[in-house]
Amino acid sequence: MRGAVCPQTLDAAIPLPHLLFAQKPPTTSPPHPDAGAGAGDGAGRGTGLSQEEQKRIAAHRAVEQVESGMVVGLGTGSTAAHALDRLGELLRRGALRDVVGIPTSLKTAAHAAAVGIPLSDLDSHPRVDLSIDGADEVDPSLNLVKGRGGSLLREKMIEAASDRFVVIVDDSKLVPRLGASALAVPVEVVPFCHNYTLTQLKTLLNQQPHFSGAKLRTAADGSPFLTDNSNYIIDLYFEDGITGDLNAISDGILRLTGVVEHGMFLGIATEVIVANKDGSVVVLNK
Ligand SMILES: O=C[C@H](O)[C@H](O)[C@H](O)COP(=O)(O)O
Repeated sequence: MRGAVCPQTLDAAIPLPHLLFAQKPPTTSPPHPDAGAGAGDGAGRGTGLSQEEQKRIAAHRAVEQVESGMVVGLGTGSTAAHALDRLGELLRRGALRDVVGIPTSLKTAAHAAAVGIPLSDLDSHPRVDLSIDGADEVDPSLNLVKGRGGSLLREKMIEAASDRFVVIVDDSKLVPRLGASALAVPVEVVPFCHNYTLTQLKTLLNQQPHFSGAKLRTAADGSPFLTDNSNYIIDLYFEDGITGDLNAISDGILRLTGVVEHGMFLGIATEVIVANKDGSVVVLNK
């Protein structure tokens, strides 16, 4: 379907181009009562909700899909944190029982334990019923960029092992192409000779028309940022997003020996829950 239209033309004309490409029709829910009546944009939509509130709304909607007895992949980041809080609350109230969480980071494991979610791992639970996680970018085909928090490897392992992967985002995460936010597309690399790997990545991606650079991620003190797996992150940047065959680009990156994994999640998400500023929710299905 995508080949028949010019995405750039559509982007200019349609505020949510994602609605054109999702394989099933999106479902929508009405604006949230707290969204601020009267603060609308002229199209009947309020503008009163903070981004944090949007994240909470998307997260709570996703947690509605959790059933007692499920094995649930627990995402990482500020949006997923709302899902952890909600899941913990439902377990404490007895509304859900016998849920096992598979955390995608050490931080998520600590948070989940603090709110009372029993934890396990993929070794003990290799099949996950449902994962819930945020994303940094979502493209019209429900491909994602993840890992700006550094958790991409464990996230991808767990989310790819899930029967369903529900992504929760506020509408600022929607992009016409991966990389189009001009923010980082992360790649996890082994520390050994990471400058060599960085050069290899640059050489590979110089073929990309919009590639604008690659940089080792650093912590606040200037030392290399360390993932939960004691690896480094190299952040890739694109001025206007990644063009061409994403799977071929993914394969090219993964063929570089020092690369462990990258933050493009291609074809893994089964559903994306988008919370808008007016509190309405759009559900995009694969
Ligand atoms: O490594 C971080 C994860 O991929 C997050 O899911 C992603 O960065 C989105 O995080 P947030 O919900 O805080 O925007």
